[in-house]
Amino acid sequence: MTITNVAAPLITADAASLRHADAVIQSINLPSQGIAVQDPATAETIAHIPDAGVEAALEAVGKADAAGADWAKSSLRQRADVLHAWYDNLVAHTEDLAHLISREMGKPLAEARGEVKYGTDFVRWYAEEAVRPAGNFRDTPDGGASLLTRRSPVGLAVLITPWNFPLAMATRKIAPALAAGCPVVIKPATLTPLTTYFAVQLAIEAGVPEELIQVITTSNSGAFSEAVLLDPRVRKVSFTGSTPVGRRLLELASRNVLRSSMELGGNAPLIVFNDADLQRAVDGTFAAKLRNGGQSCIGANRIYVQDGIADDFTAALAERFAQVPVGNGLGQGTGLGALIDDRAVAQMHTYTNNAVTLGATLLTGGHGYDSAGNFFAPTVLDHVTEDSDVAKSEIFGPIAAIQRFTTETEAITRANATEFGLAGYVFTENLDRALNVADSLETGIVGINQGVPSNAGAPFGGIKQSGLGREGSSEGLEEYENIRFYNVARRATA
Ligand SMILES: NC(=O)C1=CN([C@@H]2O[C@H](COP(=O)(O)OP(=O)(O)OC[C@H]3O[C@@H](n4cnc5c(N)ncnc54)[C@H](OP(=O)(O)O)[C@@H]3O)[C@@H](O)[C@H]2O)C=CC1
Ligand SMILES: O=C(O)CCCC(=O)O
Repeated sequence: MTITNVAAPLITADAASLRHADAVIQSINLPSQGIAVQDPATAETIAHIPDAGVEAALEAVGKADAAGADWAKSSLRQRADVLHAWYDNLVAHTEDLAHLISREMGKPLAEARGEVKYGTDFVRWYAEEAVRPAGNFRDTPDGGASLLTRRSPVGLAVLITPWNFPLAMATRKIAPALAAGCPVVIKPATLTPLTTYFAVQLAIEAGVPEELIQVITTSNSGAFSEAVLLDPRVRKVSFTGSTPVGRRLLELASRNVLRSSMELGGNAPLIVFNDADLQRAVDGTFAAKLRNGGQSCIGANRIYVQDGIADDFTAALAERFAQVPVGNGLGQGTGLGALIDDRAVAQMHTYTNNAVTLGATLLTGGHGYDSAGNFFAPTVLDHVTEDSDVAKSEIFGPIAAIQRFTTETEAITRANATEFGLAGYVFTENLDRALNVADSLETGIVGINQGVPSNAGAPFGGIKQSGLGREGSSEGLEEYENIRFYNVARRATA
């Protein structure tokens, strides 16, 4: 099979939506020169952002550190009130945020609205959680003393976020950091920095102390992390992105013994059993694969389908994929937007060619488009072989790679044959099977009969080489807290 592009029409951007997105960009305080930010659907430069050197990054650390002293002493109610005000301001700007996300990242407007809902939920969750600090009071087992455990802010947090969920990845880190009493330096991905700038602008408008959240963008991320993570004022690093970069950041963090949270790569198995509800399985797989154009670390990567349901399932999934309208995220009715860059499109071609060469059947898609933007068709491959690259690598794009299996034990063994352990999915109407398989999957997250398990109230995170720590829920707050105890000597007074 050779690399092909087709001349099929793509949905174009709606003019009013484009104007809306560009008006939001105009409202952000940005320089006229610096790193160019491109719209992945058109390759057009839509803004410039500062290219901060090491000196500017360390200056930002200094400013956040100074602002953090008062913030650490603020009452829990003050923090909660400020976070509630930020939440309200974000919600009031839902349409602005959604248009901006779609313009800089490529996802369809409807999905961008979903991200705004998801991303703002983290701010609301931590506004509510801020006033309920964990801690307890108990006696030592041998008597004679009492133990009082308390939480304190871990200190200045460096947050490094990816391009795939420009709002949600930022709020999932900033909100718990602020709730715990920590100042923040955030470095968004150079590919999608505008949403972070805008969301932080909305935070300041809502009353977050001006210097508490510092945004740094740079063309030299390596120099940034080498300088900032070794600075003694920094006490925490939280990263979402690729496993190789995560490993590098952990090396740097070890020198300063930083508290570290890492949300890294995935290779999610999705298992459909013969006793699954076919429609539920197709809907769930469609969502687990095509959410965010497949550009998610919890995206279904290896789809295992039991022999008895496989033909019906693959036919129904291929039909759904073939109907997805492709085009500009700001277009009317777009179901799949542009991928993040041209490297991602080239990678989808390579994966498809490799899988077909090794024996897979292409059921739909498998091609790009004659376009300046980064488009690749929704693709379904059946009978994928274990030695194919799509079975071994994180696809991060709109290719559903289906393999078949016969027994439950075989499915579990194959699902766990990876160094990654972020998410897994199981589709069956048998409750015992669902729970037994979920227990056997070596992942931090399991979707049971559903394809999008993420929620602000859930402790998102992986095991094995998918990362360390959790984001969301009360566990996500603990990532920004020190646990301390006081041992109080007791003696009888009567
Ligand atoms: N777990 C997840 O959610 C994600 C996983 N990925 C996986 O990673 C692959 C590559 O995507 P990519 O965007 O390159 O992911 P990266 O891991 O390279 O980038 C993620 C973030 O880390 C920053 N970064 C990169 N290198 C360093 C460094 N040495 N020090 C500090 N920060 C750094 C990036 O900044 P900048 O881009 O400005 O250099 C970005 O902000 C994807 O195809 C996918 O497989 C990607 C994104 C998210
Ligand atoms: O790591 C990612 O790909 C982003 C998180 C996805 C999610 O929160 O559902």
